[in-house]
Amino acid sequence: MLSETPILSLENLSKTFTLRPAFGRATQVNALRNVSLDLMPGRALALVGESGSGKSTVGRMIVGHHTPTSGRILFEGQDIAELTTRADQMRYRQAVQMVFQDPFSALNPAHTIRHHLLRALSLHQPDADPETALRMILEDVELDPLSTPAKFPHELSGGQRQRVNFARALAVKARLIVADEPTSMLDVSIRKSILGLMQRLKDEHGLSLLYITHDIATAEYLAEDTAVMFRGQVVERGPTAQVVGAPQHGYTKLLRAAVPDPELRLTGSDAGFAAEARRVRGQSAHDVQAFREVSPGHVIAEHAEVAHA
Ligand SMILES: Nc1ncnc2c1ncn2[C@@H]1O[C@H](COP(=O)(O)OP(=O)(O)OP(=O)(O)O)[C@@H](O)[C@H]1O
Repeated sequence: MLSETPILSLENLSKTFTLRPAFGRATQVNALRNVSLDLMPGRALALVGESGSGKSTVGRMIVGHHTPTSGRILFEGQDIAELTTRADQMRYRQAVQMVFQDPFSALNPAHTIRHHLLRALSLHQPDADPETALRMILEDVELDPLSTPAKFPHELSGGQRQRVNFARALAVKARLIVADEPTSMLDVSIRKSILGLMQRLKDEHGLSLLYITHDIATAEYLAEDTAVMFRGQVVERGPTAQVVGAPQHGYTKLLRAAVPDPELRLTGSDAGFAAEARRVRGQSAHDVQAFREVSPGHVIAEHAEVAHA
């Protein structure tokens, strides 16, 4: 098992954005700093962090929306920057699908669900009987196969739309789904059912999942492994039971206490704790110099003394 090739490896991935305001000087944002992660086939990796930590930049780079400033992305051991033929690039784009926070964003409001899914099926499963495949896929994502196909995206609830997005990933026979905050725009009452759906897709279809979230508690529902990011760096990673259940890095402990930002949440008698939270955040922003293994497969970052964010 341990010798298995990861379906996805990120190797020292960095991304610097240059912001060029209409007036004034260009500034640079180090959105990612030397991020290295492995995702094993058929497993889920939760990528957790507060807003601005760089999670979405990781997801968008994997699906090719951004190119790395440095570092490599390997899919089944192959550097995706070296996929030069159009056929190889198409295969990668089909195998790796992204599900976004806004379930509307990837659906065309002018087309029915049947249109969306049949189009994906005809391109990627040309030998399948389209009506049978459509029905099976809708059942797989727990949507009514009789009433759903004729509907337009606006006639579905947010949760149902998100299910259509997962159905589309199944239709193109995706092997890895990058789900970027897939439940955060949905009603609290249905968030758990979408996590349950992802769990089933992983277990029954052998899909691999990169689950991007700001909510560390939800990692436990779904992900065997968890990586915590802060200011563009991974600060802790390992089995979810350890990272979430017994965090060892100061920043992960803050996240577990649901107080990643002391400025926003702590006042009055909590002021002592707020000061400690500020200290941990300041220290955690420094460059990661090394990772220390605290239990098998569970590592935490050791930071430089001087900030260089
Ligand atoms: N296209 C871009 N141009 C310039 N800066 C960007 C761009 N995309 C992201 N950034 C910056 O990179 C940093 C990381 O952003 P990113 O969206 O990856 O974080 P995040 O953890 O996903 O946060 P959120 O949950 O708010 O999306 C932020 O400082 C952000 O402002």
